[in-house]
Amino acid sequence: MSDKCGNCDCADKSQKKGTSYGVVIVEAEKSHLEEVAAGEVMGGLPMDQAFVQAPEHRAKPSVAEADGIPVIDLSPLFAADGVDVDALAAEVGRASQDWGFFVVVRHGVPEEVVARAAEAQRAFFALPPARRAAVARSEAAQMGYYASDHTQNVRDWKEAFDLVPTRHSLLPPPSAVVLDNKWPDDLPGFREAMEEYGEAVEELAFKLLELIARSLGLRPDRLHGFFEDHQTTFIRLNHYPPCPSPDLALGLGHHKDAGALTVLYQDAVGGLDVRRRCDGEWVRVRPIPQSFIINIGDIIQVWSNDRYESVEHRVVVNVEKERFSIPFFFYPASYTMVEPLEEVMSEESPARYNPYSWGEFFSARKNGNFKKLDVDYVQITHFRKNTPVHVQ
Ligand SMILES: O=C(O)CCC(=O)C(=O)O
Ligand SMILES: [Fe+2]
Repeated sequence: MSDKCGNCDCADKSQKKGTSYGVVIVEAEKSHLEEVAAGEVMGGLPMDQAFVQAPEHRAKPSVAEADGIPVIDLSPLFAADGVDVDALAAEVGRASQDWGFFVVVRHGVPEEVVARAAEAQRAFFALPPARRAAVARSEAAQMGYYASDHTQNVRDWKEAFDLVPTRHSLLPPPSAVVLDNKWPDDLPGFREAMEEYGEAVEELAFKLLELIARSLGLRPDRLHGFFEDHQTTFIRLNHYPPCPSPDLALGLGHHKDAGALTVLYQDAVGGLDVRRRCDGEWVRVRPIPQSFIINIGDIIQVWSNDRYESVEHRVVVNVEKERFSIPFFFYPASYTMVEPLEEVMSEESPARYNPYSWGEFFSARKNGNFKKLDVDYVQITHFRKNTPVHVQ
């Protein structure tokens, strides 16, 4: 039997063409999500079992809106001299410590740049399945379209398109992962909108990095060097179609982001839940027009030696509305060794992590995307001091 998926050229053997596990059936007029939503493929079950979350992970019908998530106005960064950037950095530091999440407004990314990217995103997901499948990602070339992601081994109710914003990267040997873009044919303005968006958001990401460095008492440009060459940053266009059973499935299962920072655009629908640090409750991030949601990723958790924590989050879907979001995953160069920064350690606070190679971590995660794993994939907890290291 071929070790390829039955629907595209990924290696997910669980995908059998034409069954309820089908993902993108090239000749079909509907995607699998559309078929499941239409109740066409489940043999009378309320939901394709691949999407069903364990009871403890399912969304409750109502969830508190997280009023407490800090909203930070970044306009002091663009003001004339004399403005107290340290006060702003302190605000970012408090938010990073207390929540691991915050919202930024007046952030300097032009409204029309975001609008053009959001419009191009909608146009892409409105293409017929065959045209989306024409730019499907594969194990060897991992940018492009897919509708078969699993988080914690349960299938997510979403489809997505990944692209690198400004450059093409090749992860170092032994990995053969190429981060090279696939652009859909005949979708005028798509590529331009994404490149323009990537450039503008990268500028914001560098400013945030600077504020985080300041908040840790470091030189403002202390972290820049990690992102100068061979950055592995990528952008993901997420589309969460309406779901017939939002009580059973999630748009995206609970997880933490592995990179340094995530800069997230979400539309007005809402559905992002964050695990509140003070009590472990899931709380919804209210959509605010012209804002970005920022979260601390695992790498900053390690660099800061646990002063800041990467926090769990998930996406809840709903029966009526589709939802769109665009995370920008700010990732360092593949050759970065991630370890607690010397300046944040002291005798009382020695290193809590062993160094790990970002390139290897990233490849292991990316390859894990193509398999339904029996074990948890690589995580920073594997590098905690006095715990065994599991990177392949
Ligand atoms: O869609 C969202 O709001 C969040 C997406 C997310 O957390 C991710 O892609 O890692
Ligand atoms: Fe995430």
